[in-house]
Amino acid sequence: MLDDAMPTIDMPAGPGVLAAGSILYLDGVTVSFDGFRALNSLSLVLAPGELRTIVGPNGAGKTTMMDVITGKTRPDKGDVLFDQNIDLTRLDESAIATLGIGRKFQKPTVFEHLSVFENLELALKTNRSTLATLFFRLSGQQAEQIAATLQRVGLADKARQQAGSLSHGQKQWLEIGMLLMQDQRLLLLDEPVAGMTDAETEATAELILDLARDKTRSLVVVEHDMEFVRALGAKVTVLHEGSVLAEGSLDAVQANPKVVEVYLGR
Ligand SMILES: Nc1ncnc2c1ncn2[C@@H]1O[C@H](COP(=O)(O)OP(=O)(O)OP(=O)(O)O)[C@@H](O)[C@H]1O
Repeated sequence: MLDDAMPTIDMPAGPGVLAAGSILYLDGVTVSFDGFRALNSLSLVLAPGELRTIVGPNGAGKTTMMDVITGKTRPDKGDVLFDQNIDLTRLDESAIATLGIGRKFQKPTVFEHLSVFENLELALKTNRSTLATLFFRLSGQQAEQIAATLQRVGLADKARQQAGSLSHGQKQWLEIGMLLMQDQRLLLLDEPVAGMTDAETEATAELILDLARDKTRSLVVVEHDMEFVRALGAKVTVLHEGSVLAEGSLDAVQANPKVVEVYLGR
């Protein structure tokens, strides 16, 4: 019973309240394929500037979650909000990309016949309208941005090299560089170190940590490689059967009996 003398506060209702201060807010997100729930009331909140790793066994729903965020898949139910109040479920893939959400798929998709520099130049252009692209001239500032990005992703000495001749790891870095050219506010990286050598994996962890230090963008990294997840040292979200099973430091989730059962019980 409420005490009559106690002052009451009118709380505004709706997802906007809980999403306050977040860059990405998923709540109760469900996706079904022919009755099978790939996502089952999934909830996840990401703070601006946060680096988050997502792990989970095959089929846990990691890719489907990325598909929902980027507008490739529409959820049956649930809230998907960007920057507190932009409803991503109402936008198509290109509108979502324009908002500043970039995705890197597991397989590198660079333009193999173009040079490393030209790939980054193209990434700048695709940020613009078609008309502006036709008359595109690289300004001094943009050339500097490309140079800084080349440096950052460790490809400064490969600027004139054909992208097709790069190693697998270097192609992945180039693609991350292409996302950086577009000033994305949220980067989704799907298994960035799959197929990399140990040295490339270490360099990628350093690159991601360097990007996270800016605090100007948030990063979501989906990864199976636990050593790499440990190197990132970020909060870990464990997905299982389309929902969050556990969340916390890597040590905490690895010690969680539910997580142990899901990973070892297979
Ligand atoms: N288009 C689709 N049609 C039917 N089922 C699908 C479709 N996409 C995904 N699924 C199913 O949904 C479940 C979740 O798949 P998802 O690819 O999101 O998992 P994942 O965690 O990314 O797995 P992995 O680590 O193997 O990439 C799987 O059982 C998958 O078979």
